[in-house]
Parts: sequence; structure tokens; C-alpha cells
Amino acid sequence: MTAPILALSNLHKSYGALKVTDGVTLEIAPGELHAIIGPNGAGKTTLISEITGEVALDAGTVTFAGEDVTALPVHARALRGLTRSFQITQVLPGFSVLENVATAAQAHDGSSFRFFRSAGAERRLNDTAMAALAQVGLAPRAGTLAASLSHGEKRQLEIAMALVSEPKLLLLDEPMAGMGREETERMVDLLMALKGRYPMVLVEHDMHAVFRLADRISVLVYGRVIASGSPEQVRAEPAVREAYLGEEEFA
Ligand SMILES: Nc1ncnc2c1ncn2[C@@H]1O[C@H](COP(=O)(O)OP(=O)(O)OP(=O)(O)O)[C@@H](O)[C@H]1O
Repeated sequence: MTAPILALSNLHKSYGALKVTDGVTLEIAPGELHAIIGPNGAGKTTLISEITGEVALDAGTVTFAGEDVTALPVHARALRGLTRSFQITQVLPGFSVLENVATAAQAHDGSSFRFFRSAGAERRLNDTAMAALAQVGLAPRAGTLAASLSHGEKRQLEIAMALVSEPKLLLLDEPMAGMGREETERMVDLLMALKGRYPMVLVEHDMHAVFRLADRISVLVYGRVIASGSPEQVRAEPAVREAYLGEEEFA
């Protein structure tokens, strides 16, 4: 078997008496789109934050691209290509779509504090930004102010900003949240197009989207993985049906 891009081993985290992560062990294969689903409060967002380093673990190890990153801070993990998108919105509303992505590319380049940049360097940043915008279908909106984008387009922009950081793994926390049917469809198409090129961990409540996109699904309930496998395996798992009792996707 190929080495996993991400391996979580026996993660534990409690807030007082509340165990939000209770012995989570999970491997993400290179190129895989792995969805994490579970009822509200199951600990999905906390798990993503443990992977990025925003939440410190009580116990367990996070291994990324073969390296134990458990003790590394957020920025050191980000520099290695562990990239989170969504819920941390860094879009600057008063800047154009292109400027937002170019700024993200520049920050990744580490040249944010350089006063004088050559025209060549500027062009390279813009080219990188335009390529990312093309990947997410926002190239025609490059000159538009970010503030005037629709909700769905802002989410697309955030993906473009994540892409210029040269991710080795994309962590997506509820990218479809607050979207209508049409916007959700567009996001599914976008993630489908990125699938295989970037391994992804996707936390999402929209089950139609999850079941269309995921190679594998893990189900988190009270901080524990109660099932993990292909969409078909997970759908057939009695414990999952029980956790989602009454919800149409598992009826
Ligand atoms: N910093 C914190 N201090 C105390 N409790 C916390 C903290 N962060 C999260 N929790 C609790 O941990 C549990 C898991 O929260 P988390 O946001 O990870 O769940 P989730 O599965 O992402 O939920 P949702 O699907 O509603 O977004 C919740 O009960 C939440 O109230």
C-alpha cells in the first residue's frame, strides 16, 4: 500500500468532561477525497483544527507526508502544504478578486514584507493568481471587487486562495454551507475537477454532495469514528443509520 499523505493516530482531546476527540485513528491516501460526516457537535471541526495545529491535542500523533508534525505550529504545517480553506475567511472585500488571490500567493512566497518588487515578480504573482482563478471558474470575475461576489463565488475565491499555497492536502470545512442548490452543484463540480489532483478532507453536512464526491467516508459520533469505508459500505452500516435516524439520506 502507498504511504498515506495524512495519518492520524489515536487522537484525544477533551474540554473538561467533554471528550470531543476520543481515540481517532484515520489514514488519508494520496489523491483521495475523504469525507468526514457526523451529527452536529460530533467533533468534525475540532478534528480539522487538530490536523492544522489550531487545537492542541491531549494525546496522539499527526503524521503528514511521512513527517510527525504533532509538535509543529499552524504556520509550519501550512508551509509544508497542509492547507485549510473555509470558516477562516481571509477575503479582503475592498480588493479585487485577482488582488485577493495574488496577495495569498505573495504571502505564500514569503515576500509580503518586501517594499520593492520587480515588475517581473509582480507578473508572476498575477499569472499564478489567474491560473488559480481559472481552475475555480472565476477568471471572468478577476477584476470584480470581492465584496460584490455572490456567497458561492466567495467560496470559490477561497478555494483559489488555498490553491496558490501549493497544497499537498486540502482541508475543506463545510464548503457548501449557506449555499442554494445551484451554488452547491457548482461547488460539487469544482471539487470534482480538483479531485485526484489534491488529496482532500471534506467536512460537509450536504449528504448528496458527500456521496457524490467522496472516495471514502468516516462517520464521527461523540468524537469517535463509528464507521469508515466506501460510500456504499458506510450507507449500509447499521450504526450509521442509527446515528442519522430519521434523516432521508439514510432512510
Ligand atoms: N474551545 C472549546 N471549548 C469547549 N467546548 C468546545 C470548544 N470547541 C468545541 N467545543 C465543543 O466540542 C463539541 C464538538 O464541536 P465541533 O465544532 O468540533 O463539532 P462539529 O461536529 O464540527 O459540529 P457542527 O456539525 O455543528 O459544525 C461541541 O459540543 C462543542 O460545543
